[in-house]
Amino acid sequence: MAKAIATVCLSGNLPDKLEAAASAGFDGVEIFESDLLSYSGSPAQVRRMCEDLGLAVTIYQPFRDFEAMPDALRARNLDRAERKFDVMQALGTDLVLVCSNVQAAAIDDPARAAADLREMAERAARRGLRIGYEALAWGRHVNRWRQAWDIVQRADHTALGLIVDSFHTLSVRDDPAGIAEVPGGRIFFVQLADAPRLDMDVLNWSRHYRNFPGQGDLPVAEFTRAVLASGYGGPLSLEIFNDEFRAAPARRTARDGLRSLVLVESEAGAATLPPPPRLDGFEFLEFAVDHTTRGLLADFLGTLGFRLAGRHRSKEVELYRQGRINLVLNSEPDGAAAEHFEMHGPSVFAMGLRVDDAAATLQRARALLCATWQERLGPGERPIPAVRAPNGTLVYLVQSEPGRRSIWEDDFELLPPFSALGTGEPANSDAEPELFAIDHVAQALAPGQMDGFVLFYRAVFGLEPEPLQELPDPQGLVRSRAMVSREGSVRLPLNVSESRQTATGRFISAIAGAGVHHIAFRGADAAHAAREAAARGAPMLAIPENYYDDVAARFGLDDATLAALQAAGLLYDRDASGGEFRHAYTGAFEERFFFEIVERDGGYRQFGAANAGVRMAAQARRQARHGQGLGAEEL
Ligand SMILES: O=C(O)c1ccc(O)c(O)c1
Ligand SMILES: [Mg+2]
Repeated sequence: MAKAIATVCLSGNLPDKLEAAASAGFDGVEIFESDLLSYSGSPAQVRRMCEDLGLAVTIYQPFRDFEAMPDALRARNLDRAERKFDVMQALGTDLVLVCSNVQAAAIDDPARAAADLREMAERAARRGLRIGYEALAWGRHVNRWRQAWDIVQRADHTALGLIVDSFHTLSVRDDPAGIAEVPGGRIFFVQLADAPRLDMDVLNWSRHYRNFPGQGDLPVAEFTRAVLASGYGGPLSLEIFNDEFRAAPARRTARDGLRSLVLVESEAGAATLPPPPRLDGFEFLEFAVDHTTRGLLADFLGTLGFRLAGRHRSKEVELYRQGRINLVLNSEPDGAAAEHFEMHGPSVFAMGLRVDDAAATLQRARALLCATWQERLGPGERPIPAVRAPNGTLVYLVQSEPGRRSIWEDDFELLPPFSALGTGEPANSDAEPELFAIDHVAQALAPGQMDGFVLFYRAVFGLEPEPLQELPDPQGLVRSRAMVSREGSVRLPLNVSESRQTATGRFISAIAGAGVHHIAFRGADAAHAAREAAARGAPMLAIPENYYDDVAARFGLDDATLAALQAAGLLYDRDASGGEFRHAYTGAFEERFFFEIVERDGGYRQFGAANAGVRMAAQARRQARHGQGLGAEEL
């Protein structure tokens, strides 16, 4: 189906918006009146610009407060309409959106509204133009799509049709199913918007918090399915009022917008995409380092029980391993890692996910407008395709093939005892590794990036967002939302903070952008793993006495349990069904990312959000001491 976007979704002046829409690949735009009024070029120039960019002007909007006004205002409103018809003709569009009247003076009379709209449609028809009528959720008397449809039917004019907007229907929990019964030709235009569920008045919710389909909590795919069942064959158009979108780079927003439409179209059954992959956890994380930081990071990982397991056959790349955890340290002087290191310093630049079908996932990613990547190969090396995440880091698609050698055997010279293991199965010198899997990988994002990352992981990998958490850092609030795969093997918390002084904000400054902020490793016995790590010199975060008083009171822990937690420096959480979480954090590597040791018992699925405040305060204390040139010992 044709895809359009309203200029109000995008930042910049009108030419910026149009160029962004065209560069993303939209077929058309909704010209918002305020964008035209504040632009210095004529409507005819806007029309030429759109023609040059290959964009159709699908609609001009909005025309407000027209129908069912007292007699004195009726003639003036019809005059006003004629003036806008002139603008439409100069713009080269035949359709205008009339949104339902919000004025206190509006008369509660559908017959009157129908008569007025009929007169407007009659005048439009004389010029070959059409009117679409949309119910705003906060319209004075008309605020449901069914009321608008009733009025359109009463007016009974071929130049008057219905416009539906998913936000106005879904925000007020109105049922979209009936839209399927409207003859498709009578629906003149369809606008799509999602939004997070917020407990606030619908007008402010609509004007500030809408987002693209797939970024919020509304059933936009179900709405779209009903619309398509009507036989509607016009464009699907995005209409997002969002404070962050107004400030974000227009091209990025436009690309996300088109990605959301491709996704919702497939979810509604109107187009087919290869399915999202079945995921089986993280196969590896790869760090971009230079020689110096490679040594420092290797030492840090050593304190957590990782050991050098192999060296790449043709590149300056080392593999560190424990259990099923593979950590790759890449100091190859050219290639994607070096490029990343130049820009960001030592940081995670790629993650490998185990997928059931790498080729299908790659195809899905491309259909969803994602850039893909293939690293240069040495002789005999295995090609592993990758998708670029919104911050430019790579997500490698690792397809395990039973009976085939692992990627590690193909590309690495493995060292004993790891070389003895054929298939990349749990491999350590100990039978029982302290840490056996990557539990979750948390990323810090700059303000305004959350929605784009949520959409990327949801669309390409089928991850689902968990509810938003608000975490108190001593220097500001951190908002956190975890993207989790259905079977729970891939967990990606995403953190955003407006403040530059929070742990999240400091990270963004340190690496000049969004990236992996912390990596959690799972073990069967977190207390043992944390104690061993500390004994090997890992810089574990100190937890205040007050925390243990509180946790004992909150969960009614017995003395022995409490003492065991405290001795290992563990934090503790328990969910409603008795699932337990024990975890401990290291200080940051080079003031950047840090590690976490976690133990999950009894089906615990979250991340210990209740303890985030204590963790961030401990990090802030450590940071302050470092700022004063004091070492960890003085903490
Ligand atoms: O917020 C508004 O006024 C407004 C205007 C036009 C629309 O199509 C809409 O959905 C909302
Ligand atoms: Mg609308």
